[in-house]
Amino acid sequence: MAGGPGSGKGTQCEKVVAKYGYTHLSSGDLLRAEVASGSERGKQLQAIMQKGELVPLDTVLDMIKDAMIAKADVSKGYLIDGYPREVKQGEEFEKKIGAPSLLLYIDAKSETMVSRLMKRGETSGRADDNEETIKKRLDLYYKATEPVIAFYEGRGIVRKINSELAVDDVFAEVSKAIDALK
Ligand SMILES: Nc1ncnc2c1ncn2[C@H]1C[C@H](O)[C@@H](COP(=O)(O)OP(=O)(O)O)O1
Ligand SMILES: [Mg+2]
Repeated sequence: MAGGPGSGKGTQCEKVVAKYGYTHLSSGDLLRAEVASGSERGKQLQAIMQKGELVPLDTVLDMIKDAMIAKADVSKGYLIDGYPREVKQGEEFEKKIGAPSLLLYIDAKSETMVSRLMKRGETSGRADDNEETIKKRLDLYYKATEPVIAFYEGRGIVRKINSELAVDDVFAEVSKAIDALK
């Protein structure tokens, strides 16, 4: 699942997991868990994330791979949230793990994303939900992540979802795209 910060990926992923039972992997959550552990690697990651930058490619990919392997026995499939963030990450993912079967592109306007993130920031406790970092994350999204969508469009696996709608209406579109896989 791809989309800008605050587009609603986390919200939709939670609903997909509840309905389809896929294993949910959020690169952001994995990284934040590492930060919370207080490890040396976590401290370095926190500094990068606080600036709104992307953490090194191999770090994220290794964390995703480890998490996938840990669930390999019981998983009905994997739902990856917020990765790849740049085309190179997508290429590395295919080399080390495999090709995805569907890219759900959760699309919202930048004003919508900013206002959702500002609101989320009131309660999320996330160091990157502040006005300055939000701006940087959006810039980076348009520069680095949007090309990822074009990359997968070339493979015919992108389904664009209008995330300006209410959560349940967005989810109806998401469900349709997943059901079409079967
Ligand atoms: N369709 C929708 N309508 C209104 N608010 C939404 C929404 N989808 C998500 N939100 C809210 C929930 C969060 O407070 C905020 C960001 O959503 P999120 O799921 O955390 O986004 P992401 O994981 O893409 O950064 O917006
Ligand atoms: Mg999220």
